[in-house]
Amino acid sequence: MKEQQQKQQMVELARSLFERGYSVGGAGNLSVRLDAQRILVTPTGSSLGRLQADRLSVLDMQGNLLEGDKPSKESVFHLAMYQTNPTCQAIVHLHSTYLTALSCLQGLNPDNAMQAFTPYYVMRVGQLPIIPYYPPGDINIARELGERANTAKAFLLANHGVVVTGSDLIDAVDNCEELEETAKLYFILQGQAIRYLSDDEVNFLKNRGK
Ligand SMILES: O=C(CO)COP(=O)(O)O
Ligand SMILES: [Zn+2]
Repeated sequence: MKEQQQKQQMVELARSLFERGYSVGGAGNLSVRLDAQRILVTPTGSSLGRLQADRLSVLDMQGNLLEGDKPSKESVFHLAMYQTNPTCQAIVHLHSTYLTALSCLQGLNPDNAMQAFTPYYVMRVGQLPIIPYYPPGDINIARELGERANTAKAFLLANHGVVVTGSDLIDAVDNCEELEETAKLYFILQGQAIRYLSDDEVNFLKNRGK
């Protein structure tokens, strides 16, 4: 995809997420690989509903700003994930309501905050490990995500939100939407007997894919 088209796609996908209530204010950030040497990332403090293509930040893999506005304070974790996982082509970080609520619960399994009870959760994401709480922009978030970026497609940031990866920006956004909907179902089902998918059912879906 040409760089200008990729910028326009980021603006449109971010606006769609904002307009449907997946983000508010300046929360959240998106990034996508432009090529082997550069990434495109949303500027710090920007509303996902009001991005401007010509102000999006372009960074080299060392985090140097090549063009656009000052990048997201989380660009360090985006870069750490790209450096660890070559298959990760795009990253969406949101404070979406139900995943953020989930990130605030005590007693979750740190290896997987949500056991699978729907096929699309398995097909798109599969598991949701938890990164311990650090303040937004803290280098430890980048350290933890950089170390684990090969082990899962999405991560819950304790008391903060979610980080979801994809094979391109549309895939990362679709994965994030599916995950938020799964978290919503999780809360709707609280107090009721959930029929979780069996290991065989999960493995069948993992082997078959989307
Ligand atoms: O969600 C955020 C930090 O975790 C938003 O920060 P930025 O505006 O710097 O991207
Ligand atoms: Zn955040």
